[in-house]
Amino acid sequence: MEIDEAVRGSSDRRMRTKYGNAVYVVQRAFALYPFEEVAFSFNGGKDSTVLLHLIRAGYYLYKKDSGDGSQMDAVKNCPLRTIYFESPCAFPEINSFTYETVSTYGLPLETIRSDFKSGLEGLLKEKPTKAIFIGTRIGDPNAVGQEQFSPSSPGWPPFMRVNPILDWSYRDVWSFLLTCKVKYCSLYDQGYTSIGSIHDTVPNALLSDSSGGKSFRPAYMLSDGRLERAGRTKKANNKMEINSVASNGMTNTEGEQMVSRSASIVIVGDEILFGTAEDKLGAALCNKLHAIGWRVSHIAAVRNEIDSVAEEVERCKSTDDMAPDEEFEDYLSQIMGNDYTGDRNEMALLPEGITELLHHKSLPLPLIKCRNVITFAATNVDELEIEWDCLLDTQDSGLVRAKPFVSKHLRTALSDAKIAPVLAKLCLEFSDVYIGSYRVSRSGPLVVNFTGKDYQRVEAAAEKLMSSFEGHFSQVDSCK
Ligand SMILES: Cc1cc2nc3c(=O)[nH]c(=O)nc-3n(C[C@H](O)[C@H](O)[C@H](O)COP(=O)(O)O)c2cc1C
Ligand SMILES: Nc1ncnc2c1ncn2[C@@H]1O[C@H](COP(=O)(O)OP(=O)(O)OP(=O)(O)O)[C@@H](O)[C@H]1O
Ligand SMILES: [Mg+2]
Repeated sequence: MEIDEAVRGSSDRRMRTKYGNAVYVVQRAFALYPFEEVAFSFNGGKDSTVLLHLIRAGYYLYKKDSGDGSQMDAVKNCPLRTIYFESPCAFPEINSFTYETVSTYGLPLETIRSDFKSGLEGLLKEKPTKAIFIGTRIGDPNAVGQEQFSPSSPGWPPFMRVNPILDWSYRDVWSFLLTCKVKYCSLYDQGYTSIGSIHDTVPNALLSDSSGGKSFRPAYMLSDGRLERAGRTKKANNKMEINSVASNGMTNTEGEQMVSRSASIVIVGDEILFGTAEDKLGAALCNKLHAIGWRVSHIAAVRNEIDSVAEEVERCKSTDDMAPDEEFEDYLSQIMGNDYTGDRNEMALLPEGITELLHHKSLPLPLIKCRNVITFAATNVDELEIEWDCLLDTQDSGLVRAKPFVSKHLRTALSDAKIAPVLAKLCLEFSDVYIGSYRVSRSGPLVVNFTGKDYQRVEAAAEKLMSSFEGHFSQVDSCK
């Protein structure tokens, strides 16, 4: 079978692994469901073209494993029910490629001319359909929460969505199509990298020829797969969102200077939770954020384990699936040399479509930014210092620098109860100043902390407390 031979003969180990996993899913689906109750959702796009050939290969391997070898010539093709939702808004090139391909590979085509949901309802009424192969990949807007076998959503007709290429990246798709030398829709050679309707899709500007003309390089030349959807005009493009946040953030107007943004810190380390090591990074990072005018609203220490980290990050408002990030994998492999296995390395699992790598000449590994989550690889305060300075030095960090906070600390031997009513009044009068108190030890002095962005207000609040208790307060330190 030519696809199987092409991949197995290739020196690209990553592709062989991806291929092996995907054809395994295809074989499982054929083992689980009667062939006539399985369908393939094909639309002529690159992902569904990959899927077509994986299904052909998986079907061949399934037959080979389960039947006698003498009939193998007969399974060169896979006569799987194929559904195409044809729309008047589809590109003519997509339409013609779809029709040509089903004819080349002898696929029985069922064309549906309604929306996905009602089309599938009609299909299931007409013919029992237990499973449908779909070319969804993580990073597609509709992939969130899906696995290789995912039942259709509530409210949709009941069938199993089979997603053999869920964990494939943009580069994996092109490596496969080019290695197998299969035909794909001509639009991809004209700079289209992901194809929707004629109304929302243009060639990807990142493939525009430097000559300034209207020609574009082929889709497989897009080096950063995270920008695959940059040609989808009306739909949100994550990268653009990040950029606009970053550039808005850099306009340091007076108003913005006074706004205090808030950050959460997630420290990852089993040793901290075992009590064998003390976390110093959290405090150091609080100081650094404070110095650029940010408040820290929450610090958490979590286990060095992907689900614990994901759960905590989710709590801090970031929701996305994890996928291998190839560029980051390349860095890891350079650093780790022969120790790097390359296959499903958890360190390189990053949310696809929203991950930006922040490069800096002083850093061996780039910092990772996923929307509003920045990951430091520091294991100690010295490393954190370097990474922090590089972050501030990076244009795309999106880290808005606001007016730094100033603090003043006063010490007293008076009791909490004695000063509490005055502090309560001060809090009302100086609502722009954070006023709190703490003790270093149970019997030691009480320290009152005043923190705010306006130095004069901080001073005024502290003065007022001192004058309320003449001679009972002394200053601990002051920073401007
Ligand atoms: C065969 C098939 C099954 C689908 N099943 C579901 C489903 O169970 N739940 C759902 O929310 N969307 C389902 N969809 C819709 C897709 O999630 C998505 O909206 C569609 O592929 C269009 O993607 P696009 O908006 O990126 O073009 C299905 C689509 C197809 C073609
Ligand atoms: N009109 C359609 N008819 C049949 N299946 C479809 C249709 N639109 C989407 N699908 C299914 O959903 C999958 C994901 O669609 P998506 O548009 O992300 O991928 P693609 O069209 O294969 O490639 P590209 O990302 O380059 O457009 C397809 O691979 C296909 O299985
Ligand atoms: Mg498409």
